[in-house]
Amino acid sequence: MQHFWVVGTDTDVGKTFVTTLLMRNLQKQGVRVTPYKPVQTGEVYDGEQAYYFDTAMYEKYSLQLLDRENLNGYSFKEAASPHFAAQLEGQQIDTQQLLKQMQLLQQTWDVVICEGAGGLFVPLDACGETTLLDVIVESKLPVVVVTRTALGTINHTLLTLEALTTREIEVLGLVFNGDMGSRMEQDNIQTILQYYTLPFMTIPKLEELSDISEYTITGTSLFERLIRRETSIN
Ligand SMILES: Nc1ncnc2c1ncn2[C@@H]1O[C@H](COP(=O)(O)OP(=O)(O)OP(=O)(O)O)[C@@H](O)[C@H]1O
Ligand SMILES: C[C@H](N)[C@H](N)CCCCCC(=O)O
Ligand SMILES: [Mg+2]
Repeated sequence: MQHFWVVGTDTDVGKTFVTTLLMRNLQKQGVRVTPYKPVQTGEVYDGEQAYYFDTAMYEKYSLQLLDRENLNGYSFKEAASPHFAAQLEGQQIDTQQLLKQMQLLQQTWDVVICEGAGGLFVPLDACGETTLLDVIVESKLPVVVVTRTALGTINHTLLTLEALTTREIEVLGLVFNGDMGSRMEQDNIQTILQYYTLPFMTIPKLEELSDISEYTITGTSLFERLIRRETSIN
């Protein structure tokens, strides 16, 4: 079971950034990796073409040829919660279909990295029956949690970890993303780790998004754990 989710404490914490970084760095180790975004919302229009940030990032920075048709389950134009963005287009999200697509990908790739949408309790339907967390539980896959280093992260991270652990979802580790190098951020990280002793890595705020191409993750307890799982299975 080497496939995993990248989930976040909120939207915009850097799940896509981290998914892309982990994909590239695992690919560099010779592992065949595909990302997968079950539901993305918020079409971007750059004056020439319309695209979605998450899947565009995967394709732009992948070192391996990805299967565009199977990078994503649903894309909705409105930059909103999936339940509302789907409702605006008169659609419903079929979670069984998403799980089926994930399973098929798992049969053909060494590692499938599934990226959440927003935080764990984001609703996938308008009647409040299914959240992203329910799909994660059903998938039986472990998770990597992406969180901010900035003020507010202690509470958001501990709430997220409590929601995961009470549902017995395996947490592979934490990614503290966007570090600006302050003493408070360092303390935020240490404080969270006091509550949950987990493998982790800290990623600085990069000046340019394109710096992701040169960023190599080595020597972090989280990446070592991901690699160990990979090599012990193959
Ligand atoms: N470490 C970083 N350095 C520089 N820019 C970053 C970093 N992490 C994230 N960003 C930028 O911050 C923005 C939000 O990140 P990202 O899109 O990865 O968030 P997300 O958690 O995937 O959001 P969503 O819930 O929409 O999927 C993006 O423009 C991304 O490129
Ligand atoms: C549009 C955004 N970037 C994400 N794709 C969706 C975030 C949903 C958040 C819902 C919420 O928690 O209120
Ligand atoms: Mg994203």
